[in-house]
Amino acid sequence: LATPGYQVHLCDVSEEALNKGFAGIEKSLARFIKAKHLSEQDAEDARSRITGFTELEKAVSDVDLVVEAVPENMELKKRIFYDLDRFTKPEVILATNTSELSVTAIASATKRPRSVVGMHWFNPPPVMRLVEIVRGVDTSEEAIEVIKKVSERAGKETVVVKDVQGFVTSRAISAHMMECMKILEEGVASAEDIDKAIRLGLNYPMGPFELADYVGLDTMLFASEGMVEAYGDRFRVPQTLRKLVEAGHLGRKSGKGFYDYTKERETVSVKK
Ligand SMILES: NC(=O)c1ccc[n+]([C@@H]2O[C@H](COP(=O)([O-])OP(=O)(O)OC[C@H]3O[C@@H](n4cnc5c(N)ncnc54)[C@H](O)[C@@H]3O)[C@@H](O)[C@H]2O)c1
Repeated sequence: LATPGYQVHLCDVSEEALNKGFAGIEKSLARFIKAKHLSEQDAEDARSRITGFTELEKAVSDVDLVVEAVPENMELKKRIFYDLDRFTKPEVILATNTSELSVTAIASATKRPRSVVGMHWFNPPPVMRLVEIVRGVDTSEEAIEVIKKVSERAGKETVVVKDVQGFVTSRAISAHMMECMKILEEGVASAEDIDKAIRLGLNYPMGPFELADYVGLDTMLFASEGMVEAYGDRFRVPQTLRKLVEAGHLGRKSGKGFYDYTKERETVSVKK
């Protein structure tokens, strides 16, 4: 949001977490400069528009829009929205980047459910072209329009969807990944070959196991549990995924998932 010209207040829980965020931004800007999609000056301007905060009240007291992106936990999101409602001006739109939680439930923690809306970005956000806008039960047309305008200024396309479990994108990707894990368990092909088939045959940028390791297997498991609750057993995770999570193999972040990142990339044995 800083690149297209917005003044951004970046708020996290500690200086350390904030620095991690700034380091991520630096890495991203450097990639854009290297690819000649951004000049040094544009990058410097974007940097100068971002101010870091570790106190939520200070961060949001004079902003016009909040985009919350704390971990995917309903209790935490509700606590944050309760505070955002108290700390921001009454007309401020409060958006959540949740991937599958109920925007309506998050909005219930505030006295302004009309101004609470889903603004679902995709990873990596500077590159991915979509923002999925989620209309909660009470979300106003005005809130949707604001998010559309901000997203468009950031160069994104938008879709507006209803507030159902997983919206469009997380529900679709969950179904795809579950089915690919079942294909793996049936021994139809190796993880590498399923990834290769999906990448080259279906033209997806990543295969399902590369993507699962990238997103985090614990996150995948959590998402599946929400989907089972809403849509039944067809979203139940295959044992393979549950066992990897139980073993602490959470994907790239733990060094091992469907693949082993501690050596040359190697598939972890997941044969039945
Ligand atoms: N990772 C993805 O690919 C992706 C894609 C789309 C949407 N999302 C959604 O974005 C949200 C964040 O996901 P993530 O993967 O970036 O999580 P993450 O755990 O990597 O990052 C969360 C950040 O929030 C900070 N945080 C925690 N508590 C906070 C608080 N009380 N106040 C301020 N900051 C706090 C953490 O320090 C951390 O920097 C989730 O709702 C997730 O579903 C993630």
